[in-house]
Amino acid sequence: MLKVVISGYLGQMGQTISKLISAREDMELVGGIDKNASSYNGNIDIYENILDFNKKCDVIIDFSHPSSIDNLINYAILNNTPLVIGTTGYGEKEIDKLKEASKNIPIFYSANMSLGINLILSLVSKAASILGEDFDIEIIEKHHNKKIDAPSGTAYMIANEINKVFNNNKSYTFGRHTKNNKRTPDEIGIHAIRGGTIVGEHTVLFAGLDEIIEIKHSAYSKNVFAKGALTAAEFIVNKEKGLYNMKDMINK
Ligand SMILES: NC(=O)C1=CN([C@@H]2O[C@H](COP(=O)(O)OP(=O)(O)OC[C@H]3O[C@@H](n4cnc5c(N)ncnc54)[C@H](OP(=O)(O)O)[C@@H]3O)[C@@H](O)[C@H]2O)C=CC1
Ligand SMILES: O=C(O)C1=N[C@H](C(=O)O)C[C@H](O)C1
Repeated sequence: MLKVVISGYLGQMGQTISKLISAREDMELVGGIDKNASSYNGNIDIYENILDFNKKCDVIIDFSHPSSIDNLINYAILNNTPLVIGTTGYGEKEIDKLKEASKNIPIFYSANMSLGINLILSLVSKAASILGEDFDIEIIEKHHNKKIDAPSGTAYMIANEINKVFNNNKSYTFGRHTKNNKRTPDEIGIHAIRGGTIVGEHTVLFAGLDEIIEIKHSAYSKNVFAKGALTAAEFIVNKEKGLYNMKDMINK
């Protein structure tokens, strides 16, 4: 029985993951961590801070906010507990913290836990290498109106994957407001739209002379991310220290 703690338990992803765990016989939710723990009156042990959690757990799944990273890493290293992190909105500093911590513990990090987006990563990489410099690349992401970070972690992940094909020579242009000049070929445009309950859409546009290619992924339910997170939890518990992502899991 895999004993799981969910960080960000009271949030949308925390609740979705919790429901999937209750339906499984090989996993048990042994605790939740959330900033709003004091407002909770259900029957799960929940704490504001992971450092107050003092039972045994095999893995922590985090879908919360970048501000929780230090406590998570401190707890995980102290207790030798693997981490699955789906939180987005990290800057370079936080990514460096994950890399450093992964010298001590196994950490699985992906800004998108769906299988489909990970196929998209291969497809955009292939498209960029075939289409080359002659096509302008724009990424458009759409999410619900509760999302805090913009652009999405997935949009960055897609842009970074494309940029690798061009030896990281492309710069990122976020929206075009106030930019009263022509687009240059060395840009990847990234645009964020927020509204209603859109679960998550990512479109990559390759616009060339008289032809356009669009590669698009739409998530219709948060279950696709939650399922991926649970598969990642099963994957990471038996791993050596290190930083893992969806490619490692899919190609295992
Ligand atoms: N990798 C992936 O596949 C996916 C990633 N995500 C990412 O996961 C994260 C959570 O998404 P979602 O569930 O929609 O967001 P929610 O805001 O619904 O949930 C986050 C929860 O964490 C709480 N929280 C905030 N800061 C802390 C903290 N420092 N310690 C503990 N709890 C905290 C929030 O409280 P409060 O509301 O008061 O701030 C909230 O209850 C986001 O970064 C999102 O982009 C989402 C879906 C898929
Ligand atoms: O906040 C969300 O909801 C999502 N966030 C992730 C991101 O920022 O890429 C992944 C997914 O699209 C849903």
